[in-house]
Amino acid sequence: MFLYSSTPSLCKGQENARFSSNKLCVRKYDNTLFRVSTFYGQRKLALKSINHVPIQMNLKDSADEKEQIAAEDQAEAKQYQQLKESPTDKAISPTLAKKLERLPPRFRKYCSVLPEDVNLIPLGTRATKIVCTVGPSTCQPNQLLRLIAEGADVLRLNMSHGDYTWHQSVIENIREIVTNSPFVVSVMVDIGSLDSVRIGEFTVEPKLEKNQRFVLTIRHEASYPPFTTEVSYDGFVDVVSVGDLIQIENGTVQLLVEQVTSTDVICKVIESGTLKSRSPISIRGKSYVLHSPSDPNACPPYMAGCNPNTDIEFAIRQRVEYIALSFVESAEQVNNLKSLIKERNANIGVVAKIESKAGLEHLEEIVEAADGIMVARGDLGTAIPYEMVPVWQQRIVSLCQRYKKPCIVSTHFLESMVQYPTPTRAEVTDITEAVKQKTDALMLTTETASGKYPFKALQIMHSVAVRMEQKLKQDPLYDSFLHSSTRTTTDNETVSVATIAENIALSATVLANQRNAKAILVFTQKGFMASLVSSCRPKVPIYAFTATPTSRNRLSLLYGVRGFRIVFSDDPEATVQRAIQTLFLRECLQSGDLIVVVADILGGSPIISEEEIESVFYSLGGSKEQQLPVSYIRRGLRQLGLKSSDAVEAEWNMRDVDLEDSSREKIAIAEEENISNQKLGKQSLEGFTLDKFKAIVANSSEIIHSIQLRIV
Ligand SMILES: Nc1ncnc2c1ncn2[C@@H]1O[C@H](COP(=O)(O)OP(=O)(O)O)[C@@H](O)[C@H]1O
Ligand SMILES: C=C(OP(=O)(O)O)C(=O)O
Repeated sequence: MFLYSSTPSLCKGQENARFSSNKLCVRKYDNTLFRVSTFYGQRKLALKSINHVPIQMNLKDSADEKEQIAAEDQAEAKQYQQLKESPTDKAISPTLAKKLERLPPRFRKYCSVLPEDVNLIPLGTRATKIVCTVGPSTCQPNQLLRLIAEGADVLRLNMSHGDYTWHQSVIENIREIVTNSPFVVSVMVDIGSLDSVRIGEFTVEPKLEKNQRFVLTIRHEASYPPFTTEVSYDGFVDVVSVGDLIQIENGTVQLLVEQVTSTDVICKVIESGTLKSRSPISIRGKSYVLHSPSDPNACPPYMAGCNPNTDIEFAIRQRVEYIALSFVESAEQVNNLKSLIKERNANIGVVAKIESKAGLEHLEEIVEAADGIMVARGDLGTAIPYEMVPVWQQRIVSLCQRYKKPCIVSTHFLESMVQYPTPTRAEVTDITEAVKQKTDALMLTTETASGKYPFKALQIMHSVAVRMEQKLKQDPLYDSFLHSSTRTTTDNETVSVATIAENIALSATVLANQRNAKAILVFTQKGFMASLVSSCRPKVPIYAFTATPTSRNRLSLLYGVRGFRIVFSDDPEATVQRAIQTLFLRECLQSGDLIVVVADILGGSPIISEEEIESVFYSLGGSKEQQLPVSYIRRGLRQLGLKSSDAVEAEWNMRDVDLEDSSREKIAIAEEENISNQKLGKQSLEGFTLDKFKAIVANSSEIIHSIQLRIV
């Protein structure tokens, strides 16, 4: 057992994992508390504790919530009428009260804890999204609320820091904020790779001067002499050789290896700087091979280095919107994680972090496989020469746009603001460059995780991005790229569906831009159509209406999209009217505004021949003997351009069956929790015969894609 003192700035309740191979460590908190944590790599204790972590229930998608939402909407409309008479809660300052007036009345009380100088961002102000990393500077509920209110679109949690208890409590707080406030945010859990070796913990962060000695050791002790730190990988001394260049703090601090003993690596400082606890450490031109494939604990098939029973399972159980995977080197790693997510009946996007040479070599296949990409410039800058980082940033952003996948550019945007309240002019320019490239999102790391000015950094990133976007939109050639042809895929089914959808997205964008519309409204079940419109980078905000919180939250990462949850009514016009009403309430629209609406309308009953129906049924693998599962029946309906009516779905138990569907996800969570799923709706375990398929087709309606130009 070892005793360590904790960093005072860490949040209460945060138990930090720390290096000490196979050893149990005790950490001291606030001079009184002792907490147990364990070695990063092994995570054995953490593995045990995860079993005790209550599963985060995401029951907000439940079918019977329809009624609740309808009631909430009614209450909101009523409160809106009363707005002028009693604008705000009397207890709060007039300045804050004035700001809160912009929010729907039912959320004002909850938001009254915000500080008076809060910078509430009107909806639709900024298209480029901002990802903020949460850490000691921003993890308290009020800090999280402020971050979200001031425009953070995605909150990232880095599993390389903190433990499950801390991460879980942050996620629960974020969920509570989203439920009780009008703000929408996605949670992204960043899975550190064990390929990322880290230095130890410091009570006082050491400042290294040029030419001084610094020792890296694999001895794991209670304390170390000055200018010595442990490394998290015991094989470090075998990988490193005299003459190697070691990079810490994303390469800002550089050490030249002068001597290697059986436990220590003695170095000379080449580039000076201050070291932070648990910073990643790399050796230029070398990579660590951390595990032998025969070690069953170490090397799961879907990613090198991460224990499937810990970080990934934790993220999946928390039903976060995105998992970011570090050091992705192939599409296979992404696909394997996606399969695992699917196996767990979850609906989580996989963001592949590009931060290694191998990642760049397999870039295109990774982009194609992933749901999003992160240009992790910190680690990338240690894997390739500095001057190549901007070149690759541009290439990766463009490639993502070609594949219509969201792209996050990350790290060092406002690094000086970790210490100082104003940015350097070069940093401001770096933000504008990424905005010009029309990347989906920019990411703050240390600035918001442990910096001194997290909210100011967010405000500056916001205002710089908004200013640049305004400038770009004045360019007459802004949307000239829209006239180039769209991408197709090799998968036949996708081609035909995607081509129509892509063309619709394109036309809606051209129409909105040319006619100076106020917004594009998209009705989308899983967010696909909204992502296509987003990829056209329209000049106006995209308001996407979707049925589930999961899809709504996920849209937060996409350029220009703001998601809303709505109950889809059987009458499409009623759904559109509800959406318009919501936008009036949120002051996104005013009477007389021109809008573009992208929606599917249901037409009449189709005239489809028996032969056509049979041919689709057989092409999906069905036969007289072979029945088909419901997901194939849905696919068949899509191929015929149809949507089954609600009555038919109920009659044949077609609801809650699609794995991707969030209501299915809800059943899976309920099952894990041993909650009876009767209330939630049963899935049909029976297969569908050709006769049943024919009956469903007969009771289905034709889907007509529509773009409407409307004055509200
Ligand atoms: N949960 C956390 N607890 C403590 N510190 C954190 C946490 N998350 C981030 N940080 C701090 O912010 C810095 C930048 O965050 P990030 O880029 O996510 O980490 P890293 O570069 O260490 O992988 C980290 O090096 C660490 O000092
Ligand atoms: C975002 C990055 O990754 P991490 O913070 O996990 O080191 C980066 O390297 O830029």
